[in-house]
Amino acid sequence: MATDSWALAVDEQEAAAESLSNLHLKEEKIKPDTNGAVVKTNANAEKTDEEEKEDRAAQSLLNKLIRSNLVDNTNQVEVLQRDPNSPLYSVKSFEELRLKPQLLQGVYAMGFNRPSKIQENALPLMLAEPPQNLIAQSQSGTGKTAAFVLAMLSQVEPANKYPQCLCLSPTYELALQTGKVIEQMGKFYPELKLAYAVRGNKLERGQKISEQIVIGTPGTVLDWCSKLKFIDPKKIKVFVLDEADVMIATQGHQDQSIRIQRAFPCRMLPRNCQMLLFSATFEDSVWKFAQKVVPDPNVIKLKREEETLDTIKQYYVLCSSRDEKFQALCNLYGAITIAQAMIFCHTRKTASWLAAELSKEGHQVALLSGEMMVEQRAAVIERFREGKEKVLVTTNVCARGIDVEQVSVVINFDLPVDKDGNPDNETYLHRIGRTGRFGKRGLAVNMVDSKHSMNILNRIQEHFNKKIERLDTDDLDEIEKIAN
Ligand SMILES: Nc1ncnc2c1ncn2[C@@H]1O[C@H](COP(=O)(O)OP(=O)(O)OP(=O)(O)O)[C@@H](O)[C@H]1O
Repeated sequence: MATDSWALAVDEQEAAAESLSNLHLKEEKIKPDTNGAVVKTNANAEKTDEEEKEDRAAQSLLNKLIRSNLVDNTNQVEVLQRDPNSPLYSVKSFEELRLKPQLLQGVYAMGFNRPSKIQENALPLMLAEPPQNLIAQSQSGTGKTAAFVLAMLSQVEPANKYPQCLCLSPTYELALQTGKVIEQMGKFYPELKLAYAVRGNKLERGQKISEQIVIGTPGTVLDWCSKLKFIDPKKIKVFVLDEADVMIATQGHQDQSIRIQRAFPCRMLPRNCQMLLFSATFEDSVWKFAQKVVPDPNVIKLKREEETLDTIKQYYVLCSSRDEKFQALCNLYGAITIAQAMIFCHTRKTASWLAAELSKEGHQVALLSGEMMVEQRAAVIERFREGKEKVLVTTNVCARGIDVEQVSVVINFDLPVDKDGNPDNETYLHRIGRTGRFGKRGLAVNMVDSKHSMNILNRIQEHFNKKIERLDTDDLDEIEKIAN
């Protein structure tokens, strides 16, 4: 694959920088000190995790930056074929797909030996003749990007110098990540080029582009297809809408994506253009959107492995103030740092305070919170994964999707509550589900500092119907017991 088209124009880089700084959220960035501990806070630290939860594009980018291999899963797959009589089957090897030799070479060069679960089921459908439309849902890190990139590269004809595949991404940075996968997988196609339809990438009006694959954000893609006419939609063979859940959480993109798809029905997009939509989650809004965008779809859903509390021993510690909680944590510290621990706080402010206090006590801790730049967060997670810090203080930003296998202790410095102050059972499960994975034993300690939080704890206990035992952190024998 030619590399010149990958170089970004200067104004495009500026747009990226601008866009990135939006992702970074705050003007004042916090920096880990040499120990990875972070001590600085800013006015925005008051904000709760609600905002962090909403920042799905940042979370998705973070997942991509920290994930170097496939998420291991033994999940159930549900495949709904448009035509149940068609002989579409699942494959166990890439050879069975009869890929073009350069593409198979590309797949192996990436180190892929066999298809992932979603790829096993989606690839035969996507590579069928005639091309099939597909809506696919599978958790982050299960190989969706690689799957649709393979589908685009199978259909593209590099000798034809015009756009044939169009891929929509929610943000510039996510488009860039997908671009990297296309670059790697397509590296044995010397003629293949990729164009980024992103804000700031200005072309001459009326110019037609020669790159065979266009990847971009909805607004710019829409302009390139309709107003500016850089792309001739009649020639598009594959249309991919990636990260549909992030797309619709990002204001405006839902409409634009539908408009792009609807712009084609002015019969600009050929009837046989293959439509592919991918999402990590499938709440109602995503499903409705998917059905609007993809006509006559085949549907593949991969159910996430249920997290259970069966292998996790749960305790609570009774305190009367935040300082007492801190003292209790210090008493426990030796016991919890036998392995690795994650400590969850409700706000960024508390997380920063706690990390600073623990550092003052001489403990080496890392802090991860939503106000850090995505790249900084990825670096902190990487260090923690490598065991450079044994304790990670965080907010809900880290509660989902991040697998740190060696974590065996989770401390809820603050119990998880929703915006109305009610117990957030789902977050509790996600937080303490970080430990006790793959049948290993885990330990969760909940800090209670008021009648209200005791009430929350009782409701969580009732919800999961699992006993949470009291732990006296002044009693050394008890601490020794849990450590063992
Ligand atoms: N068949 C495979 N064998 C080995 N590794 C794979 C395979 N398919 C994908 N991977 C790797 O697994 C990681 C996750 O894959 P990918 O990015 O395609 O997942 P995803 O489902 O698109 O994730 P997200 O929802 O975050 O976009 C990547 O590092 C990718 O290179």
